[in-house]
Amino acid sequence: MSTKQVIVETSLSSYPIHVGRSLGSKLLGEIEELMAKGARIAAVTDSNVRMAQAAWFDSLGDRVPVLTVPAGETSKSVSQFGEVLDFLAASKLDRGGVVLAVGGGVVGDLAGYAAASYLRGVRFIQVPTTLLAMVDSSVGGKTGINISAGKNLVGAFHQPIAVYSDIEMLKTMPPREFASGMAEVIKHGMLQDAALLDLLEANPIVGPEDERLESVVEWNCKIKASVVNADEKETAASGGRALLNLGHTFGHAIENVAGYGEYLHGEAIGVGLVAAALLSESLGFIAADDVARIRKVVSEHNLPTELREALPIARLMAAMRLDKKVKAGVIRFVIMKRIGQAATIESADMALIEEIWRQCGAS
Ligand SMILES: NC(=O)c1ccc[n+]([C@@H]2O[C@H](COP(=O)([O-])OP(=O)(O)OC[C@H]3O[C@@H](n4cnc5c(N)ncnc54)[C@H](O)[C@@H]3O)[C@@H](O)[C@H]2O)c1
Ligand SMILES: O=C(O)C(=O)C[C@@H](O)[C@H](O)[C@H](O)COP(=O)(O)O
Ligand SMILES: [Zn+2]
Repeated sequence: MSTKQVIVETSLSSYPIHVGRSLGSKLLGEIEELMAKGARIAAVTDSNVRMAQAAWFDSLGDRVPVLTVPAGETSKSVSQFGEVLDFLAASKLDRGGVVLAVGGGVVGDLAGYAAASYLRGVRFIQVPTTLLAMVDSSVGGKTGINISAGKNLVGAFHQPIAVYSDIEMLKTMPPREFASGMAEVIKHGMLQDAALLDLLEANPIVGPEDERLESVVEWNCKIKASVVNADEKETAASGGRALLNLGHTFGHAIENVAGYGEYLHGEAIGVGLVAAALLSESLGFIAADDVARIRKVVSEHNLPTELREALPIARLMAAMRLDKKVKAGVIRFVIMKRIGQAATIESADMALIEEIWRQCGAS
């Protein structure tokens, strides 16, 4: 069985992303090698993944303690973060220890942030089990949790030592969660690769049985790795890693104002991508036809293109002001100069942003 490999190279580290099918024994091999060198290993997962991957967890035996957190966005919290840290201490991880994050973006962000913080940083391996985590969150080292003021407002950049993306795992994914992952794939096409968007437009990817998934995951990892390799910590004065935030200034505000978990991350980003397209059109970069095209691709991947129920514009605007891209009080937005080429803009007319919220169903 062939395994594809994408290498992420940052200033301080380089690590492989293994993409393939039935990678369980390859991962077990790496765990055994680490343990043979004296590393203690502790795994963090969530309740759904623990059940869906019961056989693989059983194969770990008693050698690897496992913490199972409740499934869902609300686990990216300060209190759950504390529980993971207590678990790592109880598992007697020392500075040579390794944390395994086995799950979707929630587990990856939470366990990754615990690995970044515990003993001021221990190694971790990402084992993404959702489409979203395979194409996006397991790559690039952003880790963190939410606070009531905003999404991902607390966290650290901490790169994993390896990523294992086993496409077989996607077979148990609920359709709504699968669609949520496709939002980040659409985003990658919009921001950097028009050919990817063409492919999605011609033939949408709507379920885990799609045979193109292995190559699409690899393709997306390459897109994300290329952006991260150039600007790991999002410090570029313009463009750079911030481009991966296309649709997110809007999307994160929706997640926060609606209440974490009400919209899946990808659902909020679906609306956010349409909003970013509308903003790009209003600023004269793309045409109305391009916006219609984005709307169609988002909708054909079973994602919302507008809010399910009106949310208050004032609260959405307030949430946006806490976005991490804000500089000197000014919200920076990511727009498309054309499909496949994104850019950051240094300021935007707030009346225009309010109007875009209105067009997305806010009031
Ligand atoms: N760090 C980053 O760069 C980055 C990038 C994108 C998104 N994110 C974050 O990722 C999170 C969303 O990640 P997500 O969409 O993976 O959500 P998630 O982790 O909540 O997983 C989605 C659901 O699917 C279940 N699940 C996971 N794997 C499964 C499987 N193989 N079979 C059946 N069910 C399974 C989970 O239990 C959960 O209920 C958000 O918090 C978002 O902010 C982070
Ligand atoms: O990796 C990145 O950089 C991204 O922006 C990817 C996003 O899809 C992801 O949702 C990320 O967590 C957002 O980061 P944030 O810094 O805006 O919280
Ligand atoms: Zn995202």
